[in-house]
Amino acid sequence: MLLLISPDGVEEALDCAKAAEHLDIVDVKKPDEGSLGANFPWVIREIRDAVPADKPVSATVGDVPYKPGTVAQAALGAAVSGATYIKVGLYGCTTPEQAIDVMRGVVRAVKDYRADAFVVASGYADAHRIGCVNPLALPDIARRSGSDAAMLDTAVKDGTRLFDHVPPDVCAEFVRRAHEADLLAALAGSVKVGDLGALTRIGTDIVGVRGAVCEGGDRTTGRIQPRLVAAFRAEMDRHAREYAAAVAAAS
Ligand SMILES: O=C[C@H](O)COP(=O)(O)O
Repeated sequence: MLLLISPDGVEEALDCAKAAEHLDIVDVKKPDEGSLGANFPWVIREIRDAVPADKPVSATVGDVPYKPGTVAQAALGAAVSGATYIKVGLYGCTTPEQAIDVMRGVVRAVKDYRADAFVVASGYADAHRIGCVNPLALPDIARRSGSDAAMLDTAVKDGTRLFDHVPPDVCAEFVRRAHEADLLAALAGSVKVGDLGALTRIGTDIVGVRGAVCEGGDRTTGRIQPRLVAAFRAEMDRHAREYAAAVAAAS
């Protein structure tokens, strides 16, 4: 499982750089503009320069409206600024068809510019609270649009978590559908260390966190701490080892 960490700006990205050996992807966002709030192009560029070259930089394009042209242009902006993972939060899409429309535009805009860019179609575990597409529709939306990964995060950061809205057995179905479509499955949403066992067992490819590696567990007032990133990674590795041993023992 890959670890994606979301700093809110250049200073926190420098803290991520200190913990670079423990994480896999640095994800630029602007949390005060929403769960997948987009940051400025120059911030993406500065963060790209600040983190080791072998760590991919991801950028969120925002909690986007159903405006395929606008979103495609914004996604290209993120790619031009140095992000190789482009994440789109399909906030304003109320049907799978709308979501596919948006993601097709993003895939074309980004991959015409950089063929090896990695496009992530993100829905929301708490979709019922905001009226957007159902979480289990995301793998098919990602597949039909030519995206590389399907993701879930939470839209409302009020302390409720991924598993409060989409329990582990439904997340397992999400991962199964993503893998069946040859996509990576990414899960986030106030994930805590205690969720890592379940996320490992269901085959999650990428786990995204912010709050869990911020001081006091607070994604808004706390700042990312390199020691918390290291501790989170250690727990991920422990679960991976234990799960591999259990699978080997059962076979
Ligand atoms: O992409 C991952 C998100 O930034 C997760 O943030 P969170 O763990 O605070 O919900």
